[in-house]
Amino acid sequence: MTELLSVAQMRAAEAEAMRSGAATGLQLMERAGRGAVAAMLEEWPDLVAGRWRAVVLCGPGNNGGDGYVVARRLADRGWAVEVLALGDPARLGGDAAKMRALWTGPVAGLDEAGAGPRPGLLVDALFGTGLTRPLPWEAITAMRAVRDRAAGQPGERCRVLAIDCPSGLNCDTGRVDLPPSGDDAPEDAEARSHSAIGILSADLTVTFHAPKRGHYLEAGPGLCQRLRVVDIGLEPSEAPSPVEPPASGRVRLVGARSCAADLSGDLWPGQLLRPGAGDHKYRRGHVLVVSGGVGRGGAARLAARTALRIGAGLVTIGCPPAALQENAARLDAVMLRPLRDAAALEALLSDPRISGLVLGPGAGVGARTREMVGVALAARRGTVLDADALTSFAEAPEELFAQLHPGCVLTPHDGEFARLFPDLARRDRQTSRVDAALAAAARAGAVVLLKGVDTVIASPEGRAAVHVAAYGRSAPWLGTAGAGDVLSGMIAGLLAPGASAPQVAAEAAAWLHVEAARRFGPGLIAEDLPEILPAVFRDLGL
Ligand SMILES: NC(=O)C1=CN([C@@H]2O[C@H](COP(=O)(O)OP(=O)(O)OC[C@H]3O[C@@H](n4cnc5c(N)ncnc54)[C@H](OP(=O)(O)O)[C@@H]3O)[C@@H](O)[C@H]2O)[C@@H](O)CC1
Ligand SMILES: Nc1ncnc2c1ncn2[C@@H]1O[C@H](COP(=O)(O)OP(=O)(O)O)[C@@H](O)[C@H]1O
Ligand SMILES: [K+]
Repeated sequence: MTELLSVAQMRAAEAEAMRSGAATGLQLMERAGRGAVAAMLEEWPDLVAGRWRAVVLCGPGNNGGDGYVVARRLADRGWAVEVLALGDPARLGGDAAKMRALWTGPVAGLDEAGAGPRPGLLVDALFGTGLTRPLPWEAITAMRAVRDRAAGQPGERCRVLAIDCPSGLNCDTGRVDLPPSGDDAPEDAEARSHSAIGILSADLTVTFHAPKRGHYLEAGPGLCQRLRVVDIGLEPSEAPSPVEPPASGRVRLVGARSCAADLSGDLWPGQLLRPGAGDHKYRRGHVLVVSGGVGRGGAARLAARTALRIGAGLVTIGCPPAALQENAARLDAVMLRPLRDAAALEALLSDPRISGLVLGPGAGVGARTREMVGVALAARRGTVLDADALTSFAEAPEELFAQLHPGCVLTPHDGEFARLFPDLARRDRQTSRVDAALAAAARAGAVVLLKGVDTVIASPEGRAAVHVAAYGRSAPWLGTAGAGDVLSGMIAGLLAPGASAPQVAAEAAAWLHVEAARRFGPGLIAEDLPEILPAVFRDLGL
């Protein structure tokens, strides 16, 4: 599985290579620039032949240093290369200054970005991992000016190659730190920020050694568009096993394309799904889904059917007696029990074979749900709390946290997260979604799966994983009512046999959720997700 590095971890890997004598900083920079050109030509083979024009925008740090290497390498191929620098290139230091000295062509200022013929390639080497302050407007203005060259004239549009990251992207958080927009009204500021992000977006981003967290979080995938990782000879970190929770302080990317070889039926996630040859239904776990009242049972039914499809041996819905008839008319393999109140739930949970619980989907917000949650948590089974089970504690989240145990998974979307963790939802500039989810998990004492296109799964022990529905795994059809209920059923179904840690079950569920949506494709509604799971399993070789 791929690991997502923080900027500090990347710097440490680079420093270790230099300390051990494995490579000098200059060698790493040369490999970075050379690797970026090679990856770009592999991506766009039509640029291999011919003499193209490139504009290379170089910044004041080592990202700019990489840019001078790219400029030299392209000129060596016979390209016409214009280099424009932000700031005074004479003030460059260290390796970047050495690479600047090896560039024998002219270097102009960014103010000349609008002059000249349309290039085939714009290389963004303004800022990489070292951007600590808002991006200067002159960087945005220069990017736009190059893009606008010969605008309106027929011909190939200019492709944009970002070195390490599109400038402005924070490689830890995935957010873009734009300069303050003066006296703009908020809606103007929003429009400016929207258009600035359009200007900064790359067609291809080439990063070095390993992907960084910011390439996958928040605005990262939209800005990078395509991401290639180039080896620059740094020591690879040991790949964490996908069936064990990741080590503390490390963030793994769930089901990255790079782990496709692992995705056979015998490996992740197949081994979490395949029943043992002699398993009977009780060995595969029994999930109880607590349902809402009359006319509000759809969410629980979605979760229940999914728990059964993903492999739980038995699934029961517990609903208020008045809703029995409605549910009975809609259920066959899923069993049904009346559940008048929390006392009835307690009685039901005296059956030790009930090993997985889902509370929240369609449950209703209020005291009844709070009491049910209290009883469920006291029974200490694998428990998924979603939707109303979370919102019911918005007034007193500590009450919930005091009852949670390590077998729980909370699955908030951003709104529910903000209700339980209002301070963590208001993140400062340097705090990422991963940091926020980790802090939430530590506070709650349970695994937190923060839903989104970039879903973060974090454990109280400081373990984190990210699943991103982007870069060839986009699943926009998942934005449909009930998709979250299905996810909670998936997690409970994977938890119920008792073999998988909550973190591992939540990671696999996040992957299968998106895989199912992608397998079904356009027109998806939540009901389709459990029904397409058998096809997903067959694809996995199960
Ligand atoms: N790590 C590795 O293994 C390898 C790294 N490599 C490359 O190095 C890149 C990281 O280089 P980096 O650390 O020099 O940072 P970078 O992104 O060039 O920018 C920092 C410069 O910008 C300045 N600055 C900051 N904000 C500013 C602002 N708002 N407005 C104006 N200035 C601002 C800041 O100045 P300061 O904050 O010191 O005032 C500093 O001068 C990395 O992305 C990759 O491309 C590869 O060569 C291979 C191996
Ligand atoms: N555009 C999207 N791409 C990928 N996943 C998405 C997208 N939109 C929504 N999802 C996923 O769908 C689920 C929606 O959950 P939720 O908001 O709880 O919906 P509901 O309450 O209707 O069930 C989450 O798992 C979320 O990650
Ligand atoms: K860049």
